[in-house]
Amino acid sequence: MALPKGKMFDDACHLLESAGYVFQGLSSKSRKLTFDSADGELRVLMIRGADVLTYVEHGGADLGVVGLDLILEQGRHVLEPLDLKFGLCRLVVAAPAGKASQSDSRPLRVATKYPRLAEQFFLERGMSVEILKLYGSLELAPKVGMADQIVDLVATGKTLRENQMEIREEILVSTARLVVNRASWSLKNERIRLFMDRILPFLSKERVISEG
Ligand SMILES: Nc1ncnc2c1ncn2[C@@H]1O[C@H](COP(=O)(O)OP(=O)(O)OP(=O)(O)O)[C@@H](O)[C@H]1O
Ligand SMILES: O=P(O)(O)OC[C@H]1O[C@H](OP(=O)(O)OP(=O)(O)O)[C@H](O)[C@@H]1O
Repeated sequence: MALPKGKMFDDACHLLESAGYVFQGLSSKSRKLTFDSADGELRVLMIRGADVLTYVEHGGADLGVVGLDLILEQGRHVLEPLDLKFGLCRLVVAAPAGKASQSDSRPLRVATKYPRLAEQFFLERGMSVEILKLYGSLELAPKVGMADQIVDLVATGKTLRENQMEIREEILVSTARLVVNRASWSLKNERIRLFMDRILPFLSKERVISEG
């Protein structure tokens, strides 16, 4: 199973441990990249969030944990049988607080980690935009005049508030999903179903923000 090292790591580990999988030394800080459960049923691979779908699509991992935001952005051929409920966040359009939309006719400049979803969102509204792909600290882009708006993830809203920005539109709501390699689903169906049966009772009833 490919596990993302970032914000959802602690919740994913907690779920596996609740379901009875025991891993010695499993931590996001570890430099070791594979961990086997004591019962020999599950091997965890520590992966950067953006790479999880590549591992699962290409069979490097049978299973993975990844946000719906990345599944939709990357458009990979994987199965997505379970909403894991943690990792709740929203992909939104945000702009400097109180700033009126620009009135000149040049295209809106939008900074984002999600170029496909952003472009699709504005295209559906018939708006022509110039997308600037960044890898982080998106809230800086409007401050330094590189962009008019951003398309970014919001969970608590703290980052937007602390950078004097406000939400203008919501594009999607995301939570962590269990993703499965298509061939593994057929070849290891019974084991994957057993795994899902083991974690199902421990999924939160409500969608929750991951604090990691
Ligand atoms: N507050 C949040 N901000 C960003 N992503 C969040 C948040 N809460 C949950 N998520 C989920 O976590 C995923 C990002 O996790 P991660 O921390 O691994 O990303 P990252 O900071 O972009 O990672 P990396 O260091 O690999 O670039 C998102 O795809 C989303 O589904
Ligand atoms: O609403 P909040 O709870 O404040 O969370 C949202 C922030 O978290 C993410 O950034 P991340 O921590 O991944 O850092 P980054 O800017 O390097 O992408 C996201 O891109 C927002 O900036």
